[in-house]
Amino acid sequence: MALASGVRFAPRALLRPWALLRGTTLGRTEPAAGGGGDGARRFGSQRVLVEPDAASGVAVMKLRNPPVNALSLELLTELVISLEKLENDKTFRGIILTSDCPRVFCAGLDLTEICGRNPAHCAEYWKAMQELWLRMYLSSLVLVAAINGACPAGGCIIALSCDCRVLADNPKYRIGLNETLLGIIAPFWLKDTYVNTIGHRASEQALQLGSLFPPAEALQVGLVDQVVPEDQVQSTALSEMARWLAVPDHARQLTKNMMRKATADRLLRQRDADTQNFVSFVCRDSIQKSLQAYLEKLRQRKG
Ligand SMILES: CCCCCCCCCCC/C=C/C(=O)SCCNC(=O)CCNC(=O)[C@H](O)C(C)(C)COP(=O)(O)OP(=O)(O)OC[C@H]1O[C@@H](n2cnc3c(N)ncnc32)[C@H](O)[C@@H]1OP(=O)(O)O
Repeated sequence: MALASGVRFAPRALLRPWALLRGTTLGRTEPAAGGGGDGARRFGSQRVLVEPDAASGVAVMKLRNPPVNALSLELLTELVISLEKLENDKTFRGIILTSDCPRVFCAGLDLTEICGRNPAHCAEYWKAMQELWLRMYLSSLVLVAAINGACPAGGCIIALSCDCRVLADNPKYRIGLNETLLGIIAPFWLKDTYVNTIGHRASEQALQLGSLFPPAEALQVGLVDQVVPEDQVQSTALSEMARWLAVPDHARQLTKNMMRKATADRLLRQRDADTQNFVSFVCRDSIQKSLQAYLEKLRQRKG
């Protein structure tokens, strides 16, 4: 991912993503409803819809993995590929990330990817999670999260990897890292991302308590930058984007890199160990039991 200056952000580490896209439609381009010219053409994949606007240099990227945009291996992979595609296209300077699923921005890790799965699968899954975080956190593009639904755990991490967050003002749309309530632990790089955003003391409290913040509290603690009525989330995200794009790219990109590189490097240095920790932790019988119980609770809650 070369910057105009020649500085490189995240190394191309993972990636065999194409191999994961069995049966998906990534790369398909189709006219947007009512659209005409190039700027109105959309592309994407089964789970990530991209609506590019060439004139403004901004693409809207919509997560659409119903019912709750759980981060399945396929969704992670498709997100990385869509992001890479936009980054490699010089037309684009910014992405607005939002959800196509009603009431949920992203439910976090797809627990079915780590419940009852073998260690090799869990490792592959976690590497894909690391890869998406690295790519987003160090993206040369401006990323604005238009959070139009609940945003727990991994969903919060996706939002925190963006440069700016706009949250819809609905008490049901809570955001935070609630891992401890599931009996699991946010790894150091998620913790670092939290600390970088809301500071040490607030993170210490929120991480241990597994706090999910309603909009007003999320704003107060600094987890989000704006809370607006639901029907103004997209327009506010666009206004925020304009503010960020008013800054010359090279200066903004180098500053972003300066602010975030040390955090990303920490994971890059320990990526294999982090994967091993994750796998040995989630594959423990006790953790499998509590994840299973949590999933069961979610399923029963429905009826
Ligand atoms: C020292 C070692 C260090 C190693 C550390 C290892 C630990 C790693 C930690 C990694 C960090 C990230 C963790 C996560 O992201 S864990 C996931 C946490 N997510 C949640 O807790 C959210 C759970 N979901 C909800 O609260 C609600 O679903 C939500 C508010 C998002 C939406 O509510 P709604 O009422 O609209 O929808 P339902 O609850 O009815 O759900 C619909 C169906 O979706 C299923 N579902 C929901 N969430 C998930 C999920 N995360 N994964 C898989 N499936 C999910 C739910 O069961 C329903 O399914 P059915 O239709 O089959 O009933």
